[in-house]
Amino acid sequence: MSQPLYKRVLLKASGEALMGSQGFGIDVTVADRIASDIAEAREMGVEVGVVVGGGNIFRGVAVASKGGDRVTGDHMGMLATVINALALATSLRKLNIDTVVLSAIAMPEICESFSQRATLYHLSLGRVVIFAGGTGNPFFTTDSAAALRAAEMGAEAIMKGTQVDGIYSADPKKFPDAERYEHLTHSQVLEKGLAVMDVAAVALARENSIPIIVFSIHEKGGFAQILTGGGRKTIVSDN
Ligand SMILES: Nc1ncnc2c1ncn2[C@@H]1O[C@H](COP(=O)(O)OP(=O)(O)O)[C@@H](O)[C@H]1O
Ligand SMILES: O=c1ccn([C@@H]2O[C@H](COP(=O)(O)OP(=O)(O)O)[C@@H](O)[C@H]2O)c(=O)[nH]1
Repeated sequence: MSQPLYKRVLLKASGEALMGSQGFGIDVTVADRIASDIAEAREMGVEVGVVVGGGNIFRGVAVASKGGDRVTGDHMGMLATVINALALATSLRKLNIDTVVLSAIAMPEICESFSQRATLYHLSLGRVVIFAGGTGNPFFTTDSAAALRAAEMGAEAIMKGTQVDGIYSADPKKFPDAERYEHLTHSQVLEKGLAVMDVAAVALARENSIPIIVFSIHEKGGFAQILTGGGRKTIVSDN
């Protein structure tokens, strides 16, 4: 097995990816596959924190666009991420991967609450830590939560596992001729307005000098490949 380039990483797992071809909710086979990719990383000795999205169930902007209250919509979106976190934890435990869910919104009957101290403790015991509830605040996204938790856990990189295999000159779903970048700086992502991750997330990663690697979460074994320096991806870093 190739040697990993990182000791500790934060995986941002797209909520939308979890629905598979269903169009809504959680496809357990997809959750199981993402869990097996995380298990591979653990087998390589990489410490893994995971932020899960919620877009497969709910996005706050959907409420606001129909004249509803954005904050309530965002609360619903954050609860959606908790549902996804529990599903992914279940898939990981089926593989005997010790996993804990830490939520930004206290719900002690369901899972532990987030704290940096709890995070470092569970990581030191070799557990996968799944961060649920985003940042705990409306008007943010789980990409921002990923940048925040990566800084708090001392991650060497944010691995954004998403629908596309990197950052392109334009949204590749709308512009099939768009070209994929191999490498960009955080500032270039912001200056060029490349919308694969929101501005707050990229700015926070830049501030803390945390590289971001964008890759496709749909590829089985893709996460392990990225961790060992292979695979199709875009690397966003300071230099
Ligand atoms: N320049 C770009 N390069 C790559 N993807 C882009 C770009 N602009 C927009 N996108 C879109 O961003 C999406 C990923 O962002 P997002 O919807 O936040 O995903 P996630 O569910 O992983 O958080 C991709 O599916 C892609 O269609
Ligand atoms: O810190 C956060 C993270 C998420 N959300 C809400 O939760 C939804 C789901 O998260 P996201 O859209 O980031 O999920 P993904 O795109 O990864 O599926 C968002 O649309 C927001 O409504 C929020 O309010 N604050």
